[in-house]
Amino acid sequence: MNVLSIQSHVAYGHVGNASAVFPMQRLGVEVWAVHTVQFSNHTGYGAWRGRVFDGPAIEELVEGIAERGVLPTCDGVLSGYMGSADIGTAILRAVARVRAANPAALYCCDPVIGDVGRGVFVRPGIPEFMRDHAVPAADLITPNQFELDYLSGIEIRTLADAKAAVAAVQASGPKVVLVTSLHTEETPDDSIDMLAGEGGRFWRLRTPRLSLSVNGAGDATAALFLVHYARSRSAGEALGAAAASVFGLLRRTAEAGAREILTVAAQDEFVAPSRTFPVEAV
Ligand SMILES: Nc1ncnc2c1ncn2[C@@H]1O[C@H](COP(=O)(O)OP(=O)(O)O)[C@@H](O)[C@H]1O
Ligand SMILES: Cc1ncc(COP(=O)(O)O)c(C=O)c1O
Ligand SMILES: [Mg+2]
Repeated sequence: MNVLSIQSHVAYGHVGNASAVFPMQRLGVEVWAVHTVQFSNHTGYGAWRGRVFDGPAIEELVEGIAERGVLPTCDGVLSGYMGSADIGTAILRAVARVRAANPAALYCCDPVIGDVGRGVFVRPGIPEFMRDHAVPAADLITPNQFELDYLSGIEIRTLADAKAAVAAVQASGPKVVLVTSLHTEETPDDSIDMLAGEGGRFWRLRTPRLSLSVNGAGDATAALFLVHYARSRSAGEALGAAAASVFGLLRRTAEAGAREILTVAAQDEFVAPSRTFPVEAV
């Protein structure tokens, strides 16, 4: 399996491609990594250095890959943190080129906009670009609860609200939705839910809430979900596999008290998660 992964990169730590690429490789996937930004570290530190690339820079790399004649062998495109709307347009052009070469390829868009604690952390114009262009073009999306609220225009309080919000975004295009870090009125305080929706069916998975707050977990989640979905063609199965790996990764990170997720030290969790959780039809 070959995945074109177009997202941010950091030199130090693990968000964006620095979180997503290695788990996919560990699962035997060839990853063609194109970086939308190259920063010293993730923006959660409040300070960072580095550059945001631009649309032409992304298109140039995709053109070079196309010149190798390999686009027909591309099974999926994964996008995340975009940097600018101009980069977003280049990503959607790449998706169109891949689909023209391989109509079966899947586009998984992680609509990185913000989260509940921090609010919006991307540049102006990106939230609208995600909602109006990227999400409608995707086959799979992996918003967190904050992002799903924004994309659907529904303020999610209950599981029923979450299902309605998933259905609302599905109506705009994506067949499969994975909601991460979901906390509804039905979620116990010591727990965290994920909800997957496909074809009018929904699956929920609940794990303990770990006492840590890290960046990059969502990027690894989207990558793992895409790979497992591409292999199983089942949102429920992909949910179970991705969530177990991410939980194992974060449990190890919490135990170590690390500021960055332990993508390398906890790599066995991507292949053989130490703990699995029931996937419940809801
Ligand atoms: N404190 C936590 N305890 C347990 N699992 C967590 C925790 N934080 C994140 N996760 C897991 O990682 C997944 C993705 O992280 P999330 O924070 O939702 O992504 P993002 O960084 O995109 O907002 C969540 O759905 C959850 O399964
Ligand atoms: C450069 C960059 N990419 C991606 C992300 C997304 O990380 P997360 O998986 O926590 O949403 C962040 C968040 O801080 C970031 O700074
Ligand atoms: Mg995210």
